[in-house]
Amino acid sequence: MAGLAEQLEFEENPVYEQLIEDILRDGYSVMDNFFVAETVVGLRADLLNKYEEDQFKKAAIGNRTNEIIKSEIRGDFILWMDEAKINEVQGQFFKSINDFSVYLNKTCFLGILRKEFHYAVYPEGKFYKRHLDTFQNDDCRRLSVVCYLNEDDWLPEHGGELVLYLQDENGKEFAKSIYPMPGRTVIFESQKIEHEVKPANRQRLSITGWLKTR
Ligand SMILES: O=C(O)CCC(=O)C(=O)O
Ligand SMILES: [Fe+2]
Repeated sequence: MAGLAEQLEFEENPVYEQLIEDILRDGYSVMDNFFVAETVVGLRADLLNKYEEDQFKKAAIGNRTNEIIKSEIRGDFILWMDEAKINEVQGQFFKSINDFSVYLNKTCFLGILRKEFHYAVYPEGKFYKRHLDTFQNDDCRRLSVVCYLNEDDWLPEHGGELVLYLQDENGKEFAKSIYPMPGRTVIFESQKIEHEVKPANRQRLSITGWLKTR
């Protein structure tokens, strides 16, 4: 029978190790190579297809059974993904997410058992005011994951930055802006980091989700 140590065997992955180190130190990590470029391009095409087919709906606040639409808080449109009915490119996406979750469980004992993801489109000028992801009455959310699917000619001056509200060593708050460059992936602690999405001067595309316990 395999010993306990063997059950925890894994091959060290430098990208995941960097992510974990960042999250333990700062509560967040920004990666430009978490998903391969082909997956990002495929997801963008899939998102735009489904958006054109009118499959998105206005995002609400509150949990999934108690939804209220408040445009003064968030103005994006979303489409939840169903892992049971995914296509090829969504499959590539979930394979990376699942690999990473297994790695986290083996190396950090995070106990990630569930996940949920949606595509998001922020039309020009739309935003999401400062919030904590657990305010959606979901305290099982451990890590928030956002991957930007913007067009390749996206520039920082197009706006749409994600602003994380962090604390320095003296407990003083400071803001960290992260620009939604295509393929960039941001992972942060859902229960700790308040954040907001600033308006962009063109349509802003992403895939967002949560790795959850229990
Ligand atoms: O798109 C982003 O940068 C963050 C989105 C977000 O905060 C959310 O959907 O809860
Ligand atoms: Fe959020």
